Amino acid sequence: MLTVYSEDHALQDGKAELIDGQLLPCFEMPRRAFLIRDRVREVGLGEIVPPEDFGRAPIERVHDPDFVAFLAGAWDEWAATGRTCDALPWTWPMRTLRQIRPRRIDGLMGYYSFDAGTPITAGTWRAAYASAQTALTGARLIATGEQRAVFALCRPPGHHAAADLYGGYCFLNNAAIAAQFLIDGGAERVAILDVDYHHGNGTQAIFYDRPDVLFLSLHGDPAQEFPYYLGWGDERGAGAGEGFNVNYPLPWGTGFPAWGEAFEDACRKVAAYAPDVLLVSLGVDTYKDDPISKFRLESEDFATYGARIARLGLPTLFVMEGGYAVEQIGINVVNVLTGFEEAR
Ligand SMILES: NCCCNCCCCCS
Ligand SMILES: [Zn+2]
Repeated sequence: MLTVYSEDHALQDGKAELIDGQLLPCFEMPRRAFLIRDRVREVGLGEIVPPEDFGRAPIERVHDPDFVAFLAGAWDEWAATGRTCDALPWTWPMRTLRQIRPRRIDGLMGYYSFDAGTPITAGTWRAAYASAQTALTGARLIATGEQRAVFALCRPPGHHAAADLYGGYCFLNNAAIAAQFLIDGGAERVAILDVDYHHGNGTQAIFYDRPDVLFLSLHGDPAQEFPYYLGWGDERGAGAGEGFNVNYPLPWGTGFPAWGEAFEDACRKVAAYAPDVLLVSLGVDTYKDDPISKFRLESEDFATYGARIARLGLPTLFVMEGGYAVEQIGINVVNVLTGFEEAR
């Protein structure tokens, strides 16, 4: 399996995120992608190629141009105020407040984000842009038929980012951008299967009223888990998209037996939808030792579900999302991919 990977991910190296009432070192760190890359090499998964550059247009097919312009210029606006530390929001337009776009960078960050865990740094825009190009390159390789399965080693992740919203360590929704690129290239149906521990609120929101992209997500129950405010079981899509959004909220402590049952149901729904391409938002924070997550998958479970994905027999693009048990991340990610390869 070919891997698409950009060294530019390392330009996103936040110093701190607000978590548990403190500013702590970022869990979403460059070492994550380095260890995944190293493991890809170690097992000989296949060639590793840099992304092509598709420009901003495919990004703006998913994200609002004003939001993209904000992300591209945010660090410069922050630095122009004389601050050198990472840029974090600290106030948001919640209930009773109006959604009028402010001018001041501090107001803009709150306007466009939903958490204080996603620092904007000097390198954020270049890293996020390269991450989107990484997913687009994987999508192109699948669309042209050059590859049947590709691993887009994206960092920063994307599934929490919506059309004009960043957060959850995500700025641009790599999987959504890739899905839209495939649709624009002639695909009639694309399925996105989000196996990250956290609900892909951004991906859901982007495609919620559309039947041409089926979104399915297994994740920590929003009653007890980030992102809290989306991901409930009754969210089934809206308008023409009714029935094309499937959430599987699962309780803290969920292990592979229960997780696998939901996963099997999701796979059957994907098969019934018969997409031209399957995208997998591959987060491995479902792992039992993940520091910020509460499921209990073992490393071998990742190989098991990778094989199940292969048995769908679909052109498949794996898009890297979360996973914060850093020392084990390479093993767990590549287990999915080798499990897939061995079952093809
Ligand atoms: N106390 C846990 C805070 C988690 N903060 C955001 C997590 C984003 C995961 C992206 S896959
Ligand atoms: Zn996650």
